[in-house]
Amino acid sequence: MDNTLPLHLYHVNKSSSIINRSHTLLHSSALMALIYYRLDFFFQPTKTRNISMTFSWFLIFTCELILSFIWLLGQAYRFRPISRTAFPVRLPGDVELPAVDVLICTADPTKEPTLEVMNTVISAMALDYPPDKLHVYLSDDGGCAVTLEAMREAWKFAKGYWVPFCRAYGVKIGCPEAYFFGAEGNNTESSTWGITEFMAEREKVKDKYENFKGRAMRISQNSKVNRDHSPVIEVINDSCIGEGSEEGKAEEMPLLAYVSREKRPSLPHHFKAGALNLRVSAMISNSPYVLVLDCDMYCNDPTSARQAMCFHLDPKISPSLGFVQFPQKFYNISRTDIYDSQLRSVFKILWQGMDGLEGPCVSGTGFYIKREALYANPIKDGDIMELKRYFGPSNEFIKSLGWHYKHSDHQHFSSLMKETQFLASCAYENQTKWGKEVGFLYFSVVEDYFTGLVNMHCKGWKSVFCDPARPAFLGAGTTNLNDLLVQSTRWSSGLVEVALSRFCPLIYGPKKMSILQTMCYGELAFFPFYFLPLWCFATIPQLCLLNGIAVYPEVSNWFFMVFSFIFLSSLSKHLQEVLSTGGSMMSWINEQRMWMIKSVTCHLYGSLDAIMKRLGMKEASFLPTNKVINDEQIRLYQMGKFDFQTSSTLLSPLVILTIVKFISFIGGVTRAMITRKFSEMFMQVFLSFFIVTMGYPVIEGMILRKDKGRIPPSVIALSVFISTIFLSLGSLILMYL
Ligand SMILES: O=c1ccn([C@@H]2O[C@H](COP(=O)(O)OP(=O)(O)O[C@H]3O[C@H](CO)[C@@H](O)[C@H](O)[C@H]3O)[C@@H](O)[C@H]2O)c(=O)[nH]1
Ligand SMILES: [Mn+2]
Repeated sequence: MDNTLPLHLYHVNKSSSIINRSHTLLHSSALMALIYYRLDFFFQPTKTRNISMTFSWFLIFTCELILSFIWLLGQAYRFRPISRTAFPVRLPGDVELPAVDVLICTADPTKEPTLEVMNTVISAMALDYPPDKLHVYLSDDGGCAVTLEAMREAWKFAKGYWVPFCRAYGVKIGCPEAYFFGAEGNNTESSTWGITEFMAEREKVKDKYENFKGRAMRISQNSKVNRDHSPVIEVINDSCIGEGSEEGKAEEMPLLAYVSREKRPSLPHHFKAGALNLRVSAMISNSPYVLVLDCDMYCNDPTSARQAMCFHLDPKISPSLGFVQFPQKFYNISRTDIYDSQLRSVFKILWQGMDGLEGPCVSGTGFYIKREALYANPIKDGDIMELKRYFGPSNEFIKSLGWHYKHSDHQHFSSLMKETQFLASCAYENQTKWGKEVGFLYFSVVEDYFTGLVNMHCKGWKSVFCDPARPAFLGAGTTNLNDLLVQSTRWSSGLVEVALSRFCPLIYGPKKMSILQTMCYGELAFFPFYFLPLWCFATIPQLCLLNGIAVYPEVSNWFFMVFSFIFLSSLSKHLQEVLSTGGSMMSWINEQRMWMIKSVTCHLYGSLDAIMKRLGMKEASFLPTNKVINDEQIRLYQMGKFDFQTSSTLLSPLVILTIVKFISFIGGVTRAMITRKFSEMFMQVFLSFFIVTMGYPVIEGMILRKDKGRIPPSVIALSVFISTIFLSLGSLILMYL
């Protein structure tokens, strides 16, 4: 290797940052004008306005301020976006690479099909990394014997066929299911091999995969979650599956271990953050770097570990580098992507932007994190009692904190395995700092965001975002409305939990991070509060329209231009971002629509959930996202049709607001015609029209569709009832105020 060549480079996206900064400047000037216009109204003599008008203006102005505030926080992402390239070929030889532990989480075989989990496990074993330095752990929060059973089968298949095949032919997709049955499968291996030899081998491995698949499916038929059990930890190797059962090649393999921590229904287990137990892996392999993967995110590029090491091994950035984050990418996104399941903005705009500051947030899966960074600070020469206060009573674990710790002989190893039982017990963490300062933090259900904030960036660790052309990991995106809304509600709840706590980034962050980084974290914590302005803009101007109260300047007023500019400028900035990151006009509309839909549903319920938790009226919960495929739902999704089969709680806000807008649009236009106040009412009419158009799928689902995915008549009836009450009560109040 030539030592003079850098392991990685970055590039500041100059044109984007110029466009972004100019836009920020222009748009904020317009916002200032808007604020001036509103304030001016409140200082006018009271004769020109009545109470109901003042009240409506006040509500709308408050919401405009909230919206502008969140927008302003978001400008930090746009300040200095960068992109990076890594050069794994320039890494030192294999002997110098540090070891990596891969932690894969699964929680519920009824929602996370065992075969899919095994594919992820197998793909991690097929990573292109020295096998003696790679250790794969599956954390089974479901505590299912069948998962362990399936893992033994996976080990046999991986060791006997799959891993040797990948190594011999340079197969890139580590996931056998995707390789044999996915879209890309057939043409990724090196062509230096005789084609016939390769084809023969491929057929053989495919055959073996089908056998394995059959066995795994059979095994997992009667899987049942067990929430009351002692810890089960097993290192899987030939001795535990009986030798000579299968022919196949004997190759050196990465370590594979099954970990199911103790669970008791009466004791809190802190969901995924609790499942990502670093202690067991410290006893067995104790690698200095840890890759975290969700069970549905398989390795799509075997070189990801080497790419990550290009950053971790660069002496210039390594001392302060906490983790390398890869984007979440999905293999099941349709061409139209009606629900914006790919979270384009997060992984194409926001994380690039944070990368140019102190680095992106921890994003749940696909990151290579430094073990030491998760261990808080007292490590170096703390006294033993102090260390126990942090890390718990295990002497063996505390010994492992000294780096280069390795189990030596066989006997020692078996006593360590006993120690892992103790380390995986519920009681172990009592009176310690696990989850509070050490490891993945328990405070919020968005453990990733919170750990990134408190344990990484606020402690001075930096991160980098590595987004190579070939996706390093691919997962199953949520592609039906119900799962998507449930998932977003959980995220909103977790984020608001942080926003309302003493860890609120805007209070906790400024002394510990740069102001721009603080703004980014703040934007994420506060964006669920979009529900306030969006609910308000979807009801108040409409109610006022129906009652002939103008809340926006009339067409001839100079400030009409200001409002129009703000509206157009924010839409066109979003359009520019969508188009410049490979999206289309359609994606732009979809994203706008999903933003509105999520704001009035998930963000509302998530925020309420967080507030109730705060007041002690509710306990935290984490419903794992469903990963089981339903053919009917997939068909609707592929056709780009909304699937409204979800709870009426999530659905009715959409229907109510649509009806409210529809009635006020008709009523308001009629009224404006009669009273000839069209110019004053123009913006309100336009706003209703715009929102109704954006919400077209809802109207279609209410009136035109007959299939299973339509909006059920019961929800429509309920919504008609509620919107009528809202409009009549609202009108009464406005009339008599
Ligand atoms: O009690 C639990 C609950 C979940 N999980 C695992 O956590 C992972 C993520 O759960 P999932 O249901 O897939 O949630 P998503 O909403 O898809 O996850 C996103 O959001 C989470 C935070 O809300 C992050 O942890 C994830 O990495 C991120 O992909 C899965 O592998 C689960 O098996 C557990 O191990 N224990
Ligand atoms: Mn997931």
